[in-house]
Amino acid sequence: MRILVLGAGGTGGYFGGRLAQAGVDVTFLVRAPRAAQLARDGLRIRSALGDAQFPVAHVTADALPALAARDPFDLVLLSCKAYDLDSSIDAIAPAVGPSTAVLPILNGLPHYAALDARFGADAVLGGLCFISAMKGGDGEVVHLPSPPSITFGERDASRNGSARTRAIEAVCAGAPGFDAVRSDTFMQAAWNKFAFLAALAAATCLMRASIGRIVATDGGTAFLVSLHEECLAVARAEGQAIPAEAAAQARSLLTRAGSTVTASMLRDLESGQEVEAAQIVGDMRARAHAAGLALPHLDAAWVHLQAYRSRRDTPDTP
Ligand SMILES: NC(=O)C1=CN([C@@H]2O[C@H](COP(=O)(O)OP(=O)(O)OC[C@H]3O[C@@H](n4cnc5c(N)ncnc54)[C@H](OP(=O)(O)O)[C@@H]3O)[C@@H](O)[C@H]2O)C=CC1
Ligand SMILES: CC(C)(CO)C(=O)C(=O)O
Repeated sequence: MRILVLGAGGTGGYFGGRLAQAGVDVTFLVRAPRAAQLARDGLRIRSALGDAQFPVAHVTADALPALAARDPFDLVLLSCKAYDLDSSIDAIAPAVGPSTAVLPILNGLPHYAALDARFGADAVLGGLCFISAMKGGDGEVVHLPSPPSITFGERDASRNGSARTRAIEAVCAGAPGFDAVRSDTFMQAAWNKFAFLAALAAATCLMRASIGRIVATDGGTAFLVSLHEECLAVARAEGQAIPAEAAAQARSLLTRAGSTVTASMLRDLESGQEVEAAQIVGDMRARAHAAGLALPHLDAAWVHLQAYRSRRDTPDTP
């Protein structure tokens, strides 16, 4: 299987790197500064599951059409941030031929509409990942303690067990450092993660603190439980009720004393970067309002994230 990975950041660098390490035919589609880093240092991964540094194939958007025409790609793994989706779709387009599958691993749900519109729904698989990872300033991909996994599947259940999802399962099975789960109920898996993540991102960004620190406050656990309940109510209203077992597991992670877990959105916010607020917390809140649900905790988090973005875009003058 020939794979193009858009982005060699936290997720793309980690999962694409682990596949390349296993000898899978992986090419990274990157922008010029990242291309220079990869040419100079190779891909560097720092992880408790095994450090690695090795040369990787990479290409920039200008050279992609010729490369894809010469040697087409079977799979495009899309690992950009949601706010880079439009430029990323333009960048991968020359590599998406009639039998190429696109596997996004972004957080949130709105990217599916944009991908379907550009490539056709049949080309686009469902994908999500669990990991805590980031690209350091020197280009190193740093995996923070957390079990990495990718879940993928057909979004149209009538295509379950397709040759392409079985082929992805087979290539991932040989790669070190992550689990790969082929799901026959992908949209349920996507909602399970969305409901958990929206609560996690809303809480940890609003409080600028890990789960453990929030739990340790007077009222912290009740706040987290209410926020999670709000997200579960939206899932029910959307006809995607979170099964009891998944809800209980999420609740346990969201209320665990001493937990150092935060959302990747908090890391982005604290480093002054753009955040995927609209696509996660904003989208959850918009769905709630469309369903006539009142979600005061999510509303507060959304206002907070908009205020962050406003100050970031237009800093206060002294
Ligand atoms: N990091 C984490 O722990 C987790 C992240 N996620 C989700 O995964 C998704 C990706 O996040 P993450 O990997 O952290 O993001 P990063 O910012 O670390 O990596 C994204 C990469 O995409 C590249 N990129 C963006 N636009 C283009 C383009 N047009 N052409 C080429 N490259 C491009 C960026 O390149 P450049 O370096 O040039 O800017 C960047 O390196 C997000 O939706 C996030 O929410 C999900 C679970 C955990
Ligand atoms: C759920 C979690 C925390 C880990 O994958 C995540 O998706 C994120 O931090 O963005």
